[in-house]
Amino acid sequence: MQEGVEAEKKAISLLSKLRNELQTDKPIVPLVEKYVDTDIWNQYLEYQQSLLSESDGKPSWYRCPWLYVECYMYRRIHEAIIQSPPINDFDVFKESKDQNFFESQESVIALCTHLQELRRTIEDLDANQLKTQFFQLLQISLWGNKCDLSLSGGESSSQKTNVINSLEDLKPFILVNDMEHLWSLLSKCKKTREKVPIVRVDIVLDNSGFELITDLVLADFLLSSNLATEIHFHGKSIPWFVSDTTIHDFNWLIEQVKRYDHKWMSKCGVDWENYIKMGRWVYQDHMFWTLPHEFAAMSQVAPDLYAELQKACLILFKGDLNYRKLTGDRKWAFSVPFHKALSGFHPAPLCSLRTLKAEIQVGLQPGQGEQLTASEPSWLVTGKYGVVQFDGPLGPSLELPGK
Ligand SMILES: O=P(O)(O)OC[C@@]1(O)O[C@H](CO)[C@@H](O)[C@@H]1O
Ligand SMILES: [Mn+2]
Repeated sequence: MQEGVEAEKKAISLLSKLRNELQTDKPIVPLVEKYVDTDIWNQYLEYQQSLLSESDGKPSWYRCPWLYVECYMYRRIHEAIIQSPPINDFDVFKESKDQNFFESQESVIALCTHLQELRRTIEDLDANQLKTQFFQLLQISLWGNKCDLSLSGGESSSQKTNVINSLEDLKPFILVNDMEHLWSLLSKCKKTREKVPIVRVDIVLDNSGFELITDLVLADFLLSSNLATEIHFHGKSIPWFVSDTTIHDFNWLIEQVKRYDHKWMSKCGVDWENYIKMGRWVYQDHMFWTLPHEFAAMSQVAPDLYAELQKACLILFKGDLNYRKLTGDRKWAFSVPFHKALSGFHPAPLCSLRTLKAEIQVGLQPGQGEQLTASEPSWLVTGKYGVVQFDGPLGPSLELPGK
């Protein structure tokens, strides 16, 4: 007991030191606690230093790129916790993540019921009907990304209405809509199943709670419709950007769904657990996802992860932070092609499902971004708009890469 109180005090004092460093623009300091990624973080700091000229002094909170310092802040929060045993396993964001799930209960029930009804008739659907259902679940997963907790400063950001009924109204807010490409790609993979029996879709997860439910529903549909045979989920290995999914969140959520006193919801939970047992759903984590590097650096920094992603037929990247890392968080012109902004990151055909919460967007029509800025200055950061943005070859009979 006493030991716990001391640990708490220590963590709190380390966290207030961190807050003070941030508020007063102190130099970024190396991580001290030995951990799997400590050396890589410290090398990255040296790299940031090398970008500055002699007269610039040391990299500090306000002078370093936002993507770097924001990631560094979450890594330092983690450092404060691992330096404070016995609470070194504590997830400071767990409570708010769980609350997000409980507050979204109604929508979760609606989604699980929708999925189970769909599954009952799925065999009888023709290709067009299947496509319509696929598009619906993609959009649900896209708008599920509105529910992150870092944007709301940890305040409640749950889903309270039945999102299925809102899809048509939300359509005008999808600025880039490449759903047809995803359908073409997966249909093509399905046709070549005799030669390549495994069709793997990887989902690079973002937030736990309601968003994760929308991702699992989509993943279930991909298996049930035979559009994929295997789904690999990629989560975070440490608490990250408040609401991001860790293995504990993933398992906890499936357990909650399974135990819930609702026929269709618990059926989902049971099915999902079985997918995991059968190896049709695989959860993976890798420290790269909680490093500050943009994804263009993945093949150098984490070649094993890059090789893993290359096994996918399609990779779905959920959320805003993943988009920032896909595009290097640079100030690209709005009309720069997505392919170009990826700066050589092409492990497999990929698609970003992201609501806009940071000042970056590429692949728009000429003038589209400027028009939005004129009519709605905050369009980039409120989460009101979204993209389903694809990059990758579609095969000889379809389109060429370069989108
Ligand atoms: O990746 P998510 O969950 O969609 O959004 C996270 C995020 O919007 O929160 C931060 C704002 O506090 C941004 O830096 C970051 O991109
Ligand atoms: Mn997030």
